[in-house]
Amino acid sequence: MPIIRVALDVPVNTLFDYLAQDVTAQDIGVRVCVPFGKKQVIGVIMEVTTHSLISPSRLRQATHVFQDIPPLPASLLDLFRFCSTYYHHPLGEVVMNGLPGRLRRTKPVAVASVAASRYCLTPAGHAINLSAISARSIIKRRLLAGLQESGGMNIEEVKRLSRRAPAALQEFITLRWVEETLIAPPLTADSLIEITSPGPVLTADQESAVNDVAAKINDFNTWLLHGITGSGKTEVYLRLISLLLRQGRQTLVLVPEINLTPQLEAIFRTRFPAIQLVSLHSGLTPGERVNAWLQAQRGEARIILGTRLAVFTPLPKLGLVIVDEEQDTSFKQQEGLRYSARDVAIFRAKHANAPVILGSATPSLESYYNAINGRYLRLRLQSRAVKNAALPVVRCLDTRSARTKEGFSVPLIAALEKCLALHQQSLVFINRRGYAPVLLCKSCAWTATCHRCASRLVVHLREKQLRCHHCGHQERFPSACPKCGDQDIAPFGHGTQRVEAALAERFPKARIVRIDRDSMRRKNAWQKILKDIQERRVDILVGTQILAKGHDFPNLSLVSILNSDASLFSTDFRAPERLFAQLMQVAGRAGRATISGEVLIQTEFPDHPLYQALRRHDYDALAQTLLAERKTAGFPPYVYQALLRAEALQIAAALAFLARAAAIAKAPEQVEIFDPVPAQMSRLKGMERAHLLIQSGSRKQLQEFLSGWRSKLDALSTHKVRWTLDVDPLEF
Ligand SMILES: Nc1ncnc2c1ncn2[C@@H]1O[C@H](COP(=O)(O)OP(=O)(O)OP(=O)(O)O)[C@@H](O)[C@H]1O
Ligand SMILES: [Zn+2]
Repeated sequence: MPIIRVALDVPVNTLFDYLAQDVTAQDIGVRVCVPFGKKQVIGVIMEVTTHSLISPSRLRQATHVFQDIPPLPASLLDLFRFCSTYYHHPLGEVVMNGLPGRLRRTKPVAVASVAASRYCLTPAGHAINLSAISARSIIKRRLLAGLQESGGMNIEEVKRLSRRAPAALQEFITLRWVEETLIAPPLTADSLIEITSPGPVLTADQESAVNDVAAKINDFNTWLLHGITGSGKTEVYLRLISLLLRQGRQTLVLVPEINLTPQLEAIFRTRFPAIQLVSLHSGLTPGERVNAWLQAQRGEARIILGTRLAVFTPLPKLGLVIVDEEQDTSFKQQEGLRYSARDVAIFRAKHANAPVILGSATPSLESYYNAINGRYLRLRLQSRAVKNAALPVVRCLDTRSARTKEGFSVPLIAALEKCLALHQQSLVFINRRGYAPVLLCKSCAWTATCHRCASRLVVHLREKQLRCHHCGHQERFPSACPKCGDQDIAPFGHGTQRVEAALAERFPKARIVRIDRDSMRRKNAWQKILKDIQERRVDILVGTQILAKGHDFPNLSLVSILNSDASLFSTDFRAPERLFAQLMQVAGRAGRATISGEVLIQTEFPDHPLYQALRRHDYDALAQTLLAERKTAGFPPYVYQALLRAEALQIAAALAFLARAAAIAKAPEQVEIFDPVPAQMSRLKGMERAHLLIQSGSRKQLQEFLSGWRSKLDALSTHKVRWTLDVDPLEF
């Protein structure tokens, strides 16, 4: 009987052997149910063979081989293998965590029920009052409420309400309360071309970028599309995608934030109305997700738009990969398999022999370095795309000399006032949510800290709470200082809520909207706000970096930046790069259309090179300076790094483990191992954290060393210590 080698979601880097009847090499990539200990678990067949190191008498039999969907394609299995090798992470975990939740259950997916239709209330349905339905018809009530709240459901979602909800749905359809709309039907390759609506005339920069890539559209190259904010990078993507559509191929588009997907999705859908586009992000229901994934696997979905996890979508006709805002740190997963979706995307493109485009106004220094040394091909867009739109004027407001009131200097208030008078929109950027970052006792200097993390609790005044932004811990706002009993405790510093309150007081008539993770929690909150901004029902936006990225607000003329100085002097060597990117991004929201823009930065360090470069919109100057510093200090991109992270209840245990790990390392000369140190965030969720930095000038040497070391680490006893390897770490 054939033997199958199965990837299982267990933290050991090995495949598991089972006997399976009638299985052939054709079944590689198929899901199987197998006994594991006393349980039945799901796995994926990675190999089919005839011999095993385990004696035949001890081999167990696979319980079930699924035939519900086609096998995972070999290219996806190769991608999983690459990630397992490069990130030194158990293959089974890589494979299983790369699959949608529905494919990880020990039962088949109901492909027949895969939602192709959406059910929405008709005007008649909307007019029905819940109370009009008998209180005993619980299911009908629930369904109606569900349809009202969601604005539309697919059959999966209906079923989740109740087993009998589909019957109620049928009844509603008969009553004409509900109508069914088909989600775009599949198309044949030839019918695609004519359906794209035309775009604007390209700018000269856009045209040459499109032509350069188009000339090599069927070859692997990594292109860095370095275009200033508002230069029309999206249009370049659209033109290239349309080329690929004509070849009947698929494009994978990765974006950093789930918030960005609806906007981009709308742009793509308008341009390619008849094309199957699926969008993959954490906001989908499990049914929607597996459905989108299967459409991609069948090659029906031609454009796959998604956040980092989408990099693991099966794409049989992959022809182009786009990573928008490639510098964004959200492409890096910070737990489990710590992969960088951008880097994995490059591997994918290479494997598919397809071009990959990394787009940004402020590329990561790694990508920039690769572009200047010729490993990547650089495309530049140097002017704004909309006719007569220019980059905003950037000025620093020196807060050493000017007094501020509730965080605002007099000139800034005046600028906001002027904007309001002109009926233009302004944006106040402060990258800290909550009311104030610190709660301070004025008599004994006590500050509120999280008992689980090495962090301060943030004041959320409206909710009368203190919250930890690292672990989510919440507690009541104390009435007196717990240390000295004094009642004179007060919020210190500013967050978005406080800025919003101050503005509301200063400009009582202005329509102010706060945009941060707290205000965005409700479903569809973002779409509603975007609409309000676009339709000019908002005067002042107050927000964190959620606002900074990629959005196009044509009526926005003033951007002001508060409290960015702290990041100038961070211990993290990547902090200046990130701050600069963030400020360039947020500054880039101003003056994108015909009205001109202005950016005001309140700072005590107006002469700092970072602000100087920002004033001149000079990314290259700053990048060169930072690269020179990195070279001297021996930091990436001049070296390659990995971290061995350890956490334990006692810091001593974590450090001791790391010391033992270092002792067995036997690193070659070209690989340097540093001493174990506590992490920058030394305590998180009740665990003490430390790490060991390993670095080398050669990626190959580092990788070879890590492979050997990883198996020795597996053999170390790790009493009460949890450890992981982080290759190309971004956080320390
Ligand atoms: N060739 C063109 N002619 C006229 N308008 C254009 C052209 N190309 C793009 N635009 C418009 O320019 C604006 C900015 O484009 P887009 O949002 O793609 O910029 P971007 O390069 O992605 O900027 P950012 O980095 O700030 O996100 C959009 O409103 C877009 O419709
Ligand atoms: Zn905490």
